[in-house]
Amino acid sequence: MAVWFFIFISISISMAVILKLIFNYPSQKLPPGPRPLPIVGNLFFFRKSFNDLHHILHFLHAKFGPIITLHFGSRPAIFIADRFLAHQALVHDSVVFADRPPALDGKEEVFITTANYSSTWRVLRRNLTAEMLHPSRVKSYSAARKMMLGRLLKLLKLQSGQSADHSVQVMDQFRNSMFSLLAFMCFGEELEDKKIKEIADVQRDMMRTFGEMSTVSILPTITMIMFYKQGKKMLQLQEEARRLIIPLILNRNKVKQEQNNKQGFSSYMDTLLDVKLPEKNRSLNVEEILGLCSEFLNGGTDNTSALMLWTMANLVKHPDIQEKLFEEMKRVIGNEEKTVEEDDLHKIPYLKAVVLEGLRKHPPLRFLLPHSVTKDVALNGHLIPRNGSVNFMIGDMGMDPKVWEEPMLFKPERFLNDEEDGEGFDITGSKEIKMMPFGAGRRICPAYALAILHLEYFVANLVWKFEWKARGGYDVNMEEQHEFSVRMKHPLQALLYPRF
Ligand code: HEM
Repeated sequence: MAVWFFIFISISISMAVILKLIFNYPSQKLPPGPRPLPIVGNLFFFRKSFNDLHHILHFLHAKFGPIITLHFGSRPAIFIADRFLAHQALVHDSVVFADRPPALDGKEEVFITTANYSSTWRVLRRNLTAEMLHPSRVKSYSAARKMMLGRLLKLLKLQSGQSADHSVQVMDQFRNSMFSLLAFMCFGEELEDKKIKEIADVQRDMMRTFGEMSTVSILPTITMIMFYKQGKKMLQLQEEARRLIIPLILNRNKVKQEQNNKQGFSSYMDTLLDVKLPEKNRSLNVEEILGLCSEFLNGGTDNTSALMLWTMANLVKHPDIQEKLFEEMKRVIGNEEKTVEEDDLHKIPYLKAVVLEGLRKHPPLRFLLPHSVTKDVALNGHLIPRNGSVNFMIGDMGMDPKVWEEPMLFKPERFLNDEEDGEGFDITGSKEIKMMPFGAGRRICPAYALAILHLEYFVANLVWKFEWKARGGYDVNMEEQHEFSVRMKHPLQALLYPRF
């Protein structure tokens, strides 16, 4: 009798759990979405490839509206495609939406990008913005920018001269220049080329491996299982990064102490050696400094160089736009054989328009990094739960035909009206979000002004020094490839003719 009673109770409880899973999950208050199956949730949508994520989301948004919920494992994932809802969440309710979901493996790591909304995040972010991104600090690196640009222009001239038809594949050169510049800001010294290349290779492989897993950083439970192989490779790459970068940190620390902290010039690594974590009441350890340096190098290299390539590809595809930009620069610079200086950039509104149009049409990230809320909150009448991730679709906002006329066309002129009203285009989206390549609100990319400076300075000089043409008979192929950032599937190969 006792055994039968026990079996009866067990079956009843199991049935109740299954019925609850089928009929009651998700809670009705969550944003709408496809009905999840018990245990696997909405995983079957991604049975072919996770790279299809944004195509599938388009389809689901068309069916369920601008804010939807998908279920993967225990955490609901909310996706927001509407700019007004994004503004409400990221700007009006910025404090509540400023959190990040917990790490996949539950470990609490010390990065700015993944830190939850805490005093640790505040201290790290303030260190980066005040010590490295303050306009006076950015200016102090102008000589380094000039040096890296000079090297890039020299290399391109050499390579275009060596090839019979002047054709050059520029992707690696753009990436290397950006990486060398960021490495100089990060380590405070010019490392030898071999070392830079070793570090750059490891960082790139880490980004690629992470990119393979990143689409599903929104789907935490399964990521660890499905991407076991990539996880293992990531550990090896982290070990390699340790071997290369930790000696640099130790050496820098030694020099700093020998000079009794009196050196005039400080690198990102130097500033990190001085950071104290308030919650833990201690300085950063070597592993944490390594992680933050990697974050700095990766954040600054891939996105900026991918966007530089997209912008140049558009200028090759549209020679009339390239010519207009060159003519505008001629008006400001004259006919001299000099480089465009940083102080000249603000005098060339069309240059800013070209860079903004590149950011609108080719934002390097399809989604913001996953956000989460500090407490259960309502958005547009829906529940956004504390335990979920909130994902904002960047690409869709820049392509909204209600905001952008003929959004598929590359038309920098659309940004010139903003110049006329004297205020310029608000890339931070604080008043209104029309596009948000850098995000908006508290978690906005802290380096957006630096990134725009790098883009304007390099694009201006690339066009000033060379005429860029498509290879005879070839159109520029604008197909996309989704790695960590959206890059050109067929990297630009252009004919470069020195102008002077
Ligand atoms: C064209 C270049 C760049 C683009 C398009 C870009 C874009 C973004 C985006 C979309 C985010 C996520 C915002 C969010 O989750 O709400 C972000 C965060 C971040 N970016 Fe950038 N970024 C660029 C360059 C850089 C550079 C040059 C650095 C550093 C030198 C950098 C450092 C960071 C950091 C540390 C965060 C995390 C902020 C936080 O969580 O508080 N980025 N960036």
